Amino acid sequence: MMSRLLPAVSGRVPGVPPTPAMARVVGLLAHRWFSGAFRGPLQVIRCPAPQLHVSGPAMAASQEDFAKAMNQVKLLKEDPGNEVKLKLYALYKQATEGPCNAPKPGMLDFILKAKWDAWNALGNLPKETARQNYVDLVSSLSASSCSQVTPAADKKQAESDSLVVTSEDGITTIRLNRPAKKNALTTQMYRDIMRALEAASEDSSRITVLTGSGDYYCSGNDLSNFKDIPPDKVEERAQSSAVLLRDFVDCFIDFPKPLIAVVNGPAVGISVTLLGLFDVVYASDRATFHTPFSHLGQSPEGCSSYIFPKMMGPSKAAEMLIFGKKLTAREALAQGLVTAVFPDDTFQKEVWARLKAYAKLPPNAMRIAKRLMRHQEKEKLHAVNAEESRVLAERWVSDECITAIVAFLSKKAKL
Ligand SMILES: CCCCC/C=C/C(=O)SCCNC(=O)CCNC(=O)[C@H](O)C(C)(C)COP(=O)(O)OP(=O)(O)OC[C@H]1O[C@@H](n2cnc3c(N)ncnc32)[C@H](O)[C@@H]1OP(=O)(O)O
Repeated sequence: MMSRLLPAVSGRVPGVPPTPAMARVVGLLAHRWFSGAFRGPLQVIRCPAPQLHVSGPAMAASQEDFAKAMNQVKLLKEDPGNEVKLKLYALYKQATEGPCNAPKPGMLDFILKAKWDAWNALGNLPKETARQNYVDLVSSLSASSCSQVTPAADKKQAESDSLVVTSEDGITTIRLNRPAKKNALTTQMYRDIMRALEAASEDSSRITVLTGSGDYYCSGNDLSNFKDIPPDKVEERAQSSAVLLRDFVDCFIDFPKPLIAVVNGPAVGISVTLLGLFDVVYASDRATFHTPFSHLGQSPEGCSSYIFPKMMGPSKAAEMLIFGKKLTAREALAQGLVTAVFPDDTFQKEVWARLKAYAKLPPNAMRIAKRLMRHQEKEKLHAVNAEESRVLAERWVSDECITAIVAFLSKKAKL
């Protein structure tokens, strides 16, 4: 595709070498055009992606993604070059107006002709596919543009008491950091993780890791989140928590880069269910995987009610999600929930060596592979997440749940 566009940019007739004079004129005009001196429809050109030839509405980006991509183009740190700008222009026109029906400009009108050729070359490419390709191209440009940030500026992105976010060697690491509370997730931590994921999706890192500090990976939702709610606010709090949960899980569903869980120890509740939305899960042989939802009068979340039965079969999923069976790391590996298990004493060394090597791979190729693997299911996952969140809001105000939480908070019960 790139080479098919080259003649359009140079103003050449394919197969006929340009004369030096023609090349000079084209170069000058192209410079004016692309440097903004040209006032015309190109001013609205926004970056796109190489033609991926992934077609059909199933791959279509939303209007919102498209609008975001148009804004992203303005933030590019590097000029993407004329060839790419032509692609962006063509895809923008195709996405917004459909196939090129404009009259062909004259041979000497080099710039208009280059633009026309680029647009016309898209033929009958559906608007939705053009939109998706535009979004992909912008995303690939943003990634490579971002990766030129200086390492020093890139090293540390955020730090708070309960969440530590660092970025190094192409890896953004989001570390749960409440070891004294087994890394239980407070309401603030859900919000901070969402923010960290959003930042990681746009920073220069190539892969993103979630892990825990201390002996636990995470003990799930902090049950103190349910403390001190005035009786007349219980329903309202359940509804707002359901919205938080839905938004939180949506961030994982939509996360565009490879996402890796480094499960350093036991995992409970939502920290287990979310694993189905990670691309790779590495576990220490000390890790366990526990989803005691029925014990707590609650119900599964994190899209596990859909992903787990598909992943491990309905009856193994039922043992976990209905009966709260705790899996060892090896059992979780056998069920496909975990990618690989490492001895605890070499866990960190082996995992990080592997991740550092992965983080050297071309970022766009990794993102595209992830999108291709995940895209078909996205809509379904959002629907599952919305339904699970709605049902949980009902469970949180049920007698079964309130009794279980009171028992834990009054230290009468533990898992
Ligand atoms: C808005 C989004 C909602 C998302 C919905 C999510 C649902 C879930 O995640 S359900 C799962 C909820 N998690 C639990 O039920 C776990 C509760 N914790 C325990 O059962 C135990 O603490 C343990 C098995 C995880 C660890 O036991 P142990 O090794 O004996 O350690 P301690 O119990 O002494 O824990 C140390 C310290 O940490 C506190 N803590 C641990 N987990 C939680 C938690 N999930 N919520 C609140 N607090 C937790 C524990 O109470 C101890 O505190 P101190 O007594 O003050 O030292």
